[in-house]
Amino acid sequence: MISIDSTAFEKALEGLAATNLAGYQQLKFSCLKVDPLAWLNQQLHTVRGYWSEPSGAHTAFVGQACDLLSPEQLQNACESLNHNDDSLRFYGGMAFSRRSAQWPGFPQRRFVLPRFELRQNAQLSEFVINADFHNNPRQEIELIRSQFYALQDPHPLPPLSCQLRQYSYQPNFERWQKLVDEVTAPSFQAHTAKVVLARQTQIKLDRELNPFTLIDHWQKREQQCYSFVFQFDGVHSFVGCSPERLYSRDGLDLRTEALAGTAPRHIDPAQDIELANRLLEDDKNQRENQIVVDDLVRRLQEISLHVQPQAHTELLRLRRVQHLKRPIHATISPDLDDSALLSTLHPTPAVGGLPRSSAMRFIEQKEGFDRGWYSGAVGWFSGERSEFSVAIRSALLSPTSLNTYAGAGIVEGSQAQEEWDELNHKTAALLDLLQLDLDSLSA
Ligand SMILES: C=C(O[C@H]1C=CC=C(C(=O)O)[C@@H]1O)C(=O)O
Ligand SMILES: [Mg+2]
Repeated sequence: MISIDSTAFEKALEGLAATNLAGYQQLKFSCLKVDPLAWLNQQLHTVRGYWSEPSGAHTAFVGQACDLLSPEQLQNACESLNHNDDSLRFYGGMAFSRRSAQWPGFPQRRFVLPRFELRQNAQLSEFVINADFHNNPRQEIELIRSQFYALQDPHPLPPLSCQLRQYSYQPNFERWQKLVDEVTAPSFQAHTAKVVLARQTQIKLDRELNPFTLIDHWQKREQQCYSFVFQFDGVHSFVGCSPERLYSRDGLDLRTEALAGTAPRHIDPAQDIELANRLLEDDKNQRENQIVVDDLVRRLQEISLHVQPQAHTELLRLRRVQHLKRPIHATISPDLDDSALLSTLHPTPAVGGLPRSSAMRFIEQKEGFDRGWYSGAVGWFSGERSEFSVAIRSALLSPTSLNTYAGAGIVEGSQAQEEWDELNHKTAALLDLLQLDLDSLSA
């Protein structure tokens, strides 16, 4: 099993059992590099996950030593972690809205301290075992032993091959037009400058789509993104390749960004640059982005010693779209933990709107589907460091159906047709992979 011999494992486990340690404990082994997704796909656990960062660092994890579901559990875990250590990591996420109905297998929030992790980056490859000794350390040791010997060897992933049976949009274009008109009406704009409206595309497939195969292909095309798969019930998977960082924290050092404002890509390089230049100068797109910058800066100022947005706007170029991006740096006050940061920063006006409460109310009342974890926050936290992405460019996968999501920031000057086209450009990266061209088919 991934090159950790049972003698080394038994010795480390006995060492742990002989101590009188309480709380969360961890064993780490260096191991040979393996394909994390090929390993993950073989494991028999109901909880399985994959998390990959633009830096190339990635983790495949299975099982759970501990589970956090309530705000109190999340807060207690944050408080109990050592601020000078990033080895104990909780992975998971939270839904877009507190009021969202629940997706199958995806509660309001869920973070796990995995039982086993395979952590790799350019330099290292580590196999990590986590233990929760809060209750019954002896029993925990025996559980780890049996679970370790039940781990499976990696095996190549199945190919990506499935056909479309049927698809539908919620809202459809007619309804979308009405919603955009409502948000852009002067009487609405007087109190709510931005609402990010989203669409769900429900796709029925002719055969099972393996989530690990899907992310394997997807991440190879979008290497500047966070890629993730979360599976908590063994059936449903939340899969995504998101370009947007919610925040990354190293001690008190926090990096976030405003990613909003979109243009399509063009295969002709000259036309592509033309689209980029127009995006950088476009008033509507600049406002979409500036609203996010201003809101993040204002929220951070309340909890930071220092906040600095980058002076100039960058361009982030993806496979099918390009975005305006403004990085923001802050030094946060020492008494803040990740549970507080998550509730302060999420949801940003890149996925919710401004003011947050009135935009959220509009979305919850009018959008017409449950966003679940789409546009929620996904990632990991430890005492010392954390990394979260905004869960856009994502899909909920059950074996033969795929619900995928895209949103667009509606501000004064937004046109329904242009924003609808923007949704199509955003979902195109995933549909390209599946070779699904919805426009050529009827719903
Ligand atoms: C809400 C989404 O994108 C956000 C992030 C980048 C650009 C956006 C825009 O231009 O509208 C959105 O704010 C999504 O892709 O579902
Ligand atoms: Mg937009």
